[in-house]
Amino acid sequence: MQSNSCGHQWIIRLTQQQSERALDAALIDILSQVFADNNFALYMNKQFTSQGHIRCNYSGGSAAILDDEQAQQLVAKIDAERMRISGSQGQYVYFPIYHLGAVIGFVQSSSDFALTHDSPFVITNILNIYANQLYLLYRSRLDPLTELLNRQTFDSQVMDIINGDGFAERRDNELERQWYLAMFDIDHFKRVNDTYGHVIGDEVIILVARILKQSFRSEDYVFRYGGEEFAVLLLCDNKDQAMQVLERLRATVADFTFPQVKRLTISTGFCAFDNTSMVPELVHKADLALYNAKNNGRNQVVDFHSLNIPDNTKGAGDDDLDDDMLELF
Ligand SMILES: Nc1nc2c(ncn2[C@@H]2O[C@H](COP(=O)(O)OP(=O)(O)OP(=O)(O)O)[C@@H](O)[C@H]2O)c(=O)[nH]1
Repeated sequence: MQSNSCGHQWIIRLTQQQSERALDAALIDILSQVFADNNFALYMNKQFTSQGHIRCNYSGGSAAILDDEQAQQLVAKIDAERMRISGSQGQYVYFPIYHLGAVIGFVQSSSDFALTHDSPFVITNILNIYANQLYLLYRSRLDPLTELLNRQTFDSQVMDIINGDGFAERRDNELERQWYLAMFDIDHFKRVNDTYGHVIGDEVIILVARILKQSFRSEDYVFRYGGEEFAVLLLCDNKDQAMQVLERLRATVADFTFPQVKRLTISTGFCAFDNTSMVPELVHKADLALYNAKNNGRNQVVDFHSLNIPDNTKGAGDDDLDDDMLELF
């Protein structure tokens, strides 16, 4: 604490981080220096919304792990009492993390670290900067119109899942579950723009995005992939369950009354992740299934594996694919 008493070096380091993982690693390293041990835990709601859950993102040494409910209760207490530092509770001290005036997380530390006069001030600063940088990174991953994850985030998220990192939050029984990629496209969307104009077209995209967000769990990833095309990475027990979820979504959109436009439908194609496919192959498979749904009358869900195409399908643009499968829309 002496040579960096106001923590400016740490602040510079935090604001340089360009990925959530690197930012977390930097914070944990910095807090280890401040506390002079790693007996602390970090709890955060990384969704920055009231629907998001407070989760334990790091727990080192002998730090106790609170369950989600205990963590949530603690946040409510900190929020209600407007405490900057909540004081010791048993053998722990809690440092709240604020964003835009709301508590979105906290650091729990053992109370026996050497708390100097400046430490609370420095720790509060570090946590504020961390929350701001995390929020900037979070916003940079969102599509501005729909607030779904954007196209730029898609490849890295799929790679994380392929590399196994995306399984970090799995539940106990999740070993049997598998990831699926679904691609969605609003049917005859050009007609919406041509008939009602682009403002109404944008409103339709926002409403479809909202239905998508509400239709999947927080552990799934929902993207705006392009103009009126969306992608979802979802965890399911098997492909029948994936089909069921996607079919329910299709029906929800078909039953929804859109202002002015009234009725609209979506077409969906999906495929399962496997051990050999990389991002282009997965997208290509889900796209082929989507094209098939469009070719066969739209407003339907098609599983790539039901198409009888060899599973070693190469990326888009390959010469040896059946020309019928490559019709563009
Ligand atoms: N309003 C609005 N329109 C968009 C946006 N992005 C793409 N579009 C429009 O979406 C339309 C997509 O049309 P097409 O790809 O021809 O397909 P479609 O009319 O949906 O027909 P099918 O896909 O064959 O069912 C085009 O008119 C694009 O201009 C957007 O952000 N806002």
